Amino acid sequence: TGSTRPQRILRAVQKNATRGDPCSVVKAIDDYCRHKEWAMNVGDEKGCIVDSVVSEVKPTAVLELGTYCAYSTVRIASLLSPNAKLITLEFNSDYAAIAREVIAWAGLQDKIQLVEGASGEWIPRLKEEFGIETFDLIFLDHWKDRYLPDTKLLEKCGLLRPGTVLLADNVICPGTPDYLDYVRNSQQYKSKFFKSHLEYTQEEDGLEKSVFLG
Ligand SMILES: O=C(NCCCOCn1ccc2cnccc21)c1cc(-c2ccc(F)cc2)cc(O)c1O
Ligand SMILES: [Mg+2]
Repeated sequence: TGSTRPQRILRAVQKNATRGDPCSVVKAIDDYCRHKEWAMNVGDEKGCIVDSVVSEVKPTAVLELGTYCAYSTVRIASLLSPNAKLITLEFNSDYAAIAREVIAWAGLQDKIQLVEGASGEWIPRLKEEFGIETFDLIFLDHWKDRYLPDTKLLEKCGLLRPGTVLLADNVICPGTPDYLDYVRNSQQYKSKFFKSHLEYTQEEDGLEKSVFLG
């Protein structure tokens, strides 16, 4: 049996990136997925928008929903301050295993906590299991039909504070219409759309940045 796409992405990182150099890991994945085979990383174009939001928010507590091969995990964590932490949640254990190797290659294992499981099960446990009060930044990049229910669950669990930023990938492609409708029409959020393209393609996509107002 052949290798999987995540395994081939990890191999490209180990071949082309320098251990302990997160930027070279990000570049190795982008080069592979642009020139060899597409994969659902946030990618370089939308990645620059993610970078600018992270740099503006300067978060010390970050939650990522959807790790995949840890491309955005590494990209975000590389911008965090020394005491900041990122928790990333991945449902698929094969993806999680590859992600751990990519995170280790980048040398970011001390900043990143990878949790395997479903958002609906884990969000209610984050405060107790990880001593989290509230998150400063949440990156939504998991099942598109879970963005809205999980946002409501995060509210219910008291994991948002006035000023918490939700940054959502793929709000155009594949699309998250119910989530967009909610954050754009709720009095509890100030929302802004960043037009971009689906990773490594010319297809329309974008990120939605929504500030929780409390
Ligand atoms: O599907 C996508 N991502 C989600 C993966 C599963 O996530 C499952 N998952 C991860 C944690 C987690 C926690 N709880 C439940 C489910 C949980 C995704 C898909 C596309 C895409 C765009 C066009 C296409 F033609 C085909 C695919 C692009 C993206 O950027 C994406 O992010
Ligand atoms: Mg995505």
